[in-house]
Amino acid sequence: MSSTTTSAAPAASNNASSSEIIPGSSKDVPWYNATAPNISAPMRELLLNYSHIPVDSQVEHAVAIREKAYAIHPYPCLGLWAFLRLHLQASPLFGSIVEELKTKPDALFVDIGTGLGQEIRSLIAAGVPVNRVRGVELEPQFNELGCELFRDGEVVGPCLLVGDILLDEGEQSLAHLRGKVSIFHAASFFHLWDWEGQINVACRMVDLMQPRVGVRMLGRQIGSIKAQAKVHETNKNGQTMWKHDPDSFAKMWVEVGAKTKTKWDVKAELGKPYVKLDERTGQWWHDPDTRTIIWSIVRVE
Ligand SMILES: C[S@@+](CC[C@H](N)C(=O)[O-])C[C@H]1O[C@@H](n2cnc3c(N)ncnc32)[C@H](O)[C@@H]1O
Repeated sequence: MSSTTTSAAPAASNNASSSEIIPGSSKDVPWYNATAPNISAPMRELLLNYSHIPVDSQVEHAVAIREKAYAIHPYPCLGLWAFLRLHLQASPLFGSIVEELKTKPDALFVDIGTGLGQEIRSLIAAGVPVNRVRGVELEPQFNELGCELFRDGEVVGPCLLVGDILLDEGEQSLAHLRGKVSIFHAASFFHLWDWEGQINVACRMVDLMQPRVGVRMLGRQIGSIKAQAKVHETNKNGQTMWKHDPDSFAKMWVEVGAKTKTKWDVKAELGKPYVKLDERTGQWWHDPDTRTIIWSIVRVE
């Protein structure tokens, strides 16, 4: 992963909340795979050793949970079985994150837009105390389904918060976390918004962090070889997503830094081409420039 400088131009403003996208829950879409999942070895191990679900019933279990979750909101990460992958555990930063959460008394890891919460389970399975971890979800039923998936509601349930990163006040506001977060994780999250929306979300995340050098964030989302605004393929309302390249991602953090009086060292890199097979047509889905963008940032001022 390499440090980046900046240059791309931002898209036009569009501040609609992700909760407004994807009305309906059609399965007749490229991002719904009807074929049973091929569960990766790390997830199989987690489901076996942490959730005590025998290997030969894991697929059936995952299929049942995915169907319930997709009926609530048909996100591609559900349709494409992406929630069965453990990216955080595979990150080179995983060891230092586990260490910080185990040893620093004020450390707090927040997975924003946690979905079914697979990444926080990998931390807990690695020995991180549950009270050092929070999963935040806009959709309360995803928190419940995560507990059903991992069979750990009694232990992890209290760490799963219903909240909206966009809200300053009210029941779903995250104001109670202000100044407390030392590590933010955000997977398949920033791409829910356009450029302006992402700046807004990023500023709100900074506001929730401990006000000191050394706090960090990491994550991944849909990006592109060349940064661009794109209408959400999954959205019927014409909302756009901003697909970053590493330069535009770094530029965003310069802008967020100016607004929040902070400065961030940004590392970002593009992953492999993000091509997915549309099972209905046998065609590849997503334009050929699409990539995952994988990033981590540390506050330096
Ligand atoms: C595409 S999913 C990704 C889920 C998970 N991070 C993963 O990688 O599997 C995005 C998640 O963000 C949640 N979300 C959307 N808008 C949100 C908001 N304003 N505040 C908190 N969570 C939000 C959605 O409910 C959804 O579960």
